[in-house]
Amino acid sequence: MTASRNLRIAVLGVGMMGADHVTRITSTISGARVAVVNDYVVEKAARLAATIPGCRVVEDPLDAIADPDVDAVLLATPGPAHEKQLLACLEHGKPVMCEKPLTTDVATSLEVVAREAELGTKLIQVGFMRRFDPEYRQLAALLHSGQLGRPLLLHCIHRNVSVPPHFDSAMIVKDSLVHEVDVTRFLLNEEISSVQIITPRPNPRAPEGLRDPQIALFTTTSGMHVDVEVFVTTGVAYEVRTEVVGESGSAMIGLDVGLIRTSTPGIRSGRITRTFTERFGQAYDIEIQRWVDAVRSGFRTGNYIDGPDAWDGYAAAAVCAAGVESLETGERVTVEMVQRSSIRSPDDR
Ligand SMILES: NC(=O)c1ccc[n+]([C@@H]2O[C@H](COP(=O)([O-])OP(=O)(O)OC[C@H]3O[C@@H](n4cnc5c(N)ncnc54)[C@H](O)[C@@H]3O)[C@@H](O)[C@H]2O)c1
Ligand SMILES: O[C@H]1[C@H](O)[C@@H](O)[C@H](O)[C@@H](O)[C@H]1O
Repeated sequence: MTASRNLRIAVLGVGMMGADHVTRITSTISGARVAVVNDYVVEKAARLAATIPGCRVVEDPLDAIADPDVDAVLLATPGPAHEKQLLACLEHGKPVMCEKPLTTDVATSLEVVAREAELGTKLIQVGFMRRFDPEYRQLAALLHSGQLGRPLLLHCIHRNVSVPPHFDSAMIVKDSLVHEVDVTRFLLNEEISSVQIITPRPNPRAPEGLRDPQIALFTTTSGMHVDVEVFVTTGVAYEVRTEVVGESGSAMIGLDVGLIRTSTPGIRSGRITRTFTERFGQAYDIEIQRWVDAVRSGFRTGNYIDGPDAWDGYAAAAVCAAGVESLETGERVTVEMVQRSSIRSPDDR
């Protein structure tokens, strides 16, 4: 493509997240347009395409990826569809923004990482949007400036109002806890070496059999401790809080919207977001704008991403796999990962 033309994006999967990204690209993002939409439910894609000038439906996702009039792909299909669609993007040399998770298991994530490395060009960015959230960036900047001293502890809270009916206990790890895995790696700049998940008495409002809430404990390679509460059926609000405790101070994000307890008089209360699209709307905007800018300049520079890469997706999958194992036994499980240096591009050989 030429530098002056808008990036032509194919959005695959136009459910909740994909439709939100289509609106974002069409109304907020500069330098790009949605040229193609695709969905397993064709009528859904057709209804959306009809609202966007110059947008077509392509019925087969692999045809949408291969389409010569598509410059880049945004994958917002469910996790199990990602592997095949990512490999197709690599085969056709198409830059791709893949909503988390990269894939739903470690082996396929590693295969994607290895295939991309064989190309010698990074084409895959993973949608860990919190890295673009202004509050998280502020926390990271403070921590990395050394003003908190060396970090010792990280405390995280991740609460959702509700989850779709198909959500099971392992999905709480792979779809929800995965964000805290990435935040931990992003803030602390090191890998997670072991995971333990314990499950207290379940919330009576949770669907039968759903082990919710869950408490995850991570240990990092340098011996730091991270604890996470994931609670996805609160029925109340979308609450994401992170606190870093360092040797010379601590800092917390996620509180500026106030605590909510509207039913009890006399308790401090305030506005709080109900959904992730509300809480992280700005993060998604920044994430997609920076990706579009990176891809457009990438056709000149060969660098098509500006954010978490396929390795970050693989590392998260490895931690989540250990988490799912721990969910079964309650024991601490060591995270099994290959060395990053073992992933070699043709230039390294
Ligand atoms: N970053 C975030 O905060 C965030 C938030 C929500 C969802 N997500 C991720 O976004 C992705 C989509 O989630 P969602 O909540 O929008 O799901 P969704 O179920 O609302 O939408 C998925 C859409 O993909 C379609 N689809 C299913 N299989 C397909 C296939 N093989 N090819 C093409 N289309 C297919 C479905 O018909 C549906 O319209 C998931 O990977 C999810 O983890 C990320
Ligand atoms: O897919 C969603 C999304 O990733 C949200 O950011 C997270 O809070 C939810 O728990 C998860 O189900």
